[in-house]
Amino acid sequence: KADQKHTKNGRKLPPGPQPLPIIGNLHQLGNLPHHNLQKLAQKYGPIMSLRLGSVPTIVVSSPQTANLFLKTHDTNFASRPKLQASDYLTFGRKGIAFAEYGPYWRNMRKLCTLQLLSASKTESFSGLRKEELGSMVESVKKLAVAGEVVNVSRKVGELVEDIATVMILGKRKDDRYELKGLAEKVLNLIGAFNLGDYVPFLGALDLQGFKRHTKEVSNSIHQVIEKILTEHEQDNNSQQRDFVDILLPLMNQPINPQDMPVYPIDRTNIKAILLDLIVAAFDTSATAIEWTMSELIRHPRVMKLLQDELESVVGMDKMVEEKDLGKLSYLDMVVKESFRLHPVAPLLVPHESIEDTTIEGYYIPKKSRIIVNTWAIGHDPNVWSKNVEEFYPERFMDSKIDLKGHDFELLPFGSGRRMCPGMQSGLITVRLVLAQLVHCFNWELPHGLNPKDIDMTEVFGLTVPRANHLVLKPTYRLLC
Ligand code: HEM
Repeated sequence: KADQKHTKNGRKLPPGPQPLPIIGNLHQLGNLPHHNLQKLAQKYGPIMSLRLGSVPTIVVSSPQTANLFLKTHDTNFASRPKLQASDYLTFGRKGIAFAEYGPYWRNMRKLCTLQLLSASKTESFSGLRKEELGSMVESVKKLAVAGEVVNVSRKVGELVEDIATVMILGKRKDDRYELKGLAEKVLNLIGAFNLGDYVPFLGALDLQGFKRHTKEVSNSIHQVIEKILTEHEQDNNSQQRDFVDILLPLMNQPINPQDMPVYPIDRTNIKAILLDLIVAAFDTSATAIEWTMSELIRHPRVMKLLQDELESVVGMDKMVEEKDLGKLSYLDMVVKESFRLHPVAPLLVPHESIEDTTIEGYYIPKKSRIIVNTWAIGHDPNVWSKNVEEFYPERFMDSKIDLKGHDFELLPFGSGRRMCPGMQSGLITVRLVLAQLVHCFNWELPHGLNPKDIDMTEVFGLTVPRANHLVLKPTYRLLC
């Protein structure tokens, strides 16, 4: 009977809960949609159909089905839905992350992967990472000597912000623009299941004040970017070529002269790309680091093994360097395990289907929203065995599973055409910062708190950071 209800034009939709009039299944998402969608998928299966307002939505919740959507039929699911927030923020989706699939996105993405986020470009910022991380360690050392506590979430957030600001905009922290706060607001706006995207007539009324809020955030962030563009145009003597230096000369040029129609890049394109990169870079690595630190504190055994590895590979008389990272195999397992339990973007970025298609006998209509619940996959005992809830890095000991989007059990960066182009840059930052924090300091909870009592509450947005900052007490442990 349930199957009969789940039909469209006589074709069988994947199973799913019955939608209500107008809102569909929106009420079933709750505050933590990745958890609630997992519970629904346990009942209805790994390809589940929902209606969010008037939007047909497919939720994918197993490695096998993720493979079908992100690899076998990747081309058909490589578009993005048009969301009010991304539309405002990126001048009608002129960036990368929310551009619809087609020649414009392809060219922008190529530009990013070849010119901004290539391995050699990422490598060229190693001096910057070393310098910023060095001054962060110095400041934590001072707090350690004074016996004070450290707000690890804030410190790491500022560090990642500083690295990304110099890399993307060429700006030093003395003229920080509160971009992190703005980037967080953008992630919340885009990640929120905004009523206006699903029930258009309610969107027009703007009952939640969403449009007004988006416009305010959009204006603030674009003012900052505009100021930085103007400064770059007036002075291009900077030594390190940041992303603005690379993008500005492309202005008023066709992105790919072979294209018909030709897409010239104008100022709005450049601003939209910069906004996407700021938002993608500021929060993701910091969130991954704060979750991993939280798990390490909860699991002193793992912390000790990681410190032992650092001691034997790097030695107690010096800090970690980027060239050491390849030799730190336990660190690698710790990071994978943390991404499994705490994928930074648990539902990836929403995809949209381009054509009607049939998968596993189910009809997937054109313009369906496709949500891949990587959080549910990471917490599935059928994939990871009964100890799925345990933070146990050794599960990756003899496993070939990597983070590059080939293994559908673990997809923190997605997979296929829309996979994260900043993976390399993000992973270096996450591994290096974690290694340094753990190598340079012993960490304990303040006020005699028990590690098992750490609050692990999440807040949902496009990314899912800790609800409360992680505050710890450091002791310096190196000999130098
Ligand atoms: C630990 C750090 C990071 C994580 C976990 C992460 C994760 C992700 C995920 C899950 C997606 C969506 C994939 C999909 O929809 O299938 C994505 C997209 C994207 N990421 Fe990252 N990311 C990280 C760092 C970065 C950095 C540092 C940059 C750039 C500076 C970046 C730039 C982007 C862009 C531009 C997209 C959109 C790609 C497209 O739509 O074609 N990311 N990222």
